[in-house]
Amino acid sequence: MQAVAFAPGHITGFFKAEVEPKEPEQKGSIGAGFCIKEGVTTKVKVTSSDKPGFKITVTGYKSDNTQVSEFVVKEFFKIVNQNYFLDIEHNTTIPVGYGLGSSGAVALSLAFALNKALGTNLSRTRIGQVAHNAEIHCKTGLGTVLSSYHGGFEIRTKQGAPGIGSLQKIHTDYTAIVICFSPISTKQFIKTELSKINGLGGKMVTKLLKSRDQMEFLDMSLEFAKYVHVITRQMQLVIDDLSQNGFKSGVAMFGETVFTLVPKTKEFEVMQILKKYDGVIIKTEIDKSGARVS
Ligand SMILES: Nc1ncnc2c1ncn2[C@@H]1O[C@H](COP(=O)(O)OP(=O)(O)O)[C@@H](O)[C@H]1O
Ligand SMILES: CC(C)(COP(=O)(O)O)[C@@H](O)C(=O)O
Repeated sequence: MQAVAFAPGHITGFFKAEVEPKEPEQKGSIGAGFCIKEGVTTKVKVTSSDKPGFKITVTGYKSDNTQVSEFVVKEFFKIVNQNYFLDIEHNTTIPVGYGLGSSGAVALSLAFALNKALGTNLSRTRIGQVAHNAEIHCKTGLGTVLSSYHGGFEIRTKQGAPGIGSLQKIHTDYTAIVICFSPISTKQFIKTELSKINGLGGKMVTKLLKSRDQMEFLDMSLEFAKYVHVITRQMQLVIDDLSQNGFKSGVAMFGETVFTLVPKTKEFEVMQILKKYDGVIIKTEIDKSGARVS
């Protein structure tokens, strides 16, 4: 038994954490962001075994730990009543820890692939909830799984796992161009900084619901990043350079990562600007489909 699933990466421009509820399914965030065509593809091979076991390999961008994957595996082992060995392979085309939602995409792609390969027959919603709970448990994300599950450019209006949280989609044909400098641990941020930054994100959601304007989203993301104090000297140089050339930018939560959204005709110009800097550049379309079995 074998299955392959993909989950898109996701960039949050601004958010408000909602972590008071007790149940992990009810926790999450409201905010706004978009899914990208780069993400995580997970392949699972299942064989019968004397005792439960698994092996995880990663190709593409590597991670220093696999705790999110391990949580998802354990949840599925609770559901099946036979012993299996799981050979899991994550192929990651987004760097880890830069605010591109690698943890959420790992959890979702693995949950979809395991459900198919093990024949557990969970509903799409339940698969999404297992992945969301993994993120909440590992403190690697709040609203990413809900967004990556649905795809598109979203305004998240109610926090929670798929089936509980809700979002509205904004239409876009723009390309996202992203430059990543260094990682920021989401876990560290969620543990230490959340209480200080919970004022602005909710107001921004209300404002963006009225305008539904991508350029206003970029302005808000930048304002949010200033408020959260995550803009480094390196990021400011890029933001200023883009601005002097007429391009707005946003900051991906949480990474030393600047992004912009442009029509196809402007892609070349933006790439020329960003090439001067020593970061990983990703040019990608918005993924409108969300997580899926391949
Ligand atoms: N390819 C991968 N394989 C296994 N686990 C991964 C992989 N990529 C990310 N993760 C998990 O996600 C965590 C990073 O999450 P986080 O700091 O939120 O970064 P990001 O902003 O990329 O989501 C890692 O510590 C690891 O637990
Ligand atoms: C911003 C974040 C809390 C983390 O996102 P990432 O670092 O990409 O895992 C996200 O999950 C959200 O709630 O909007």
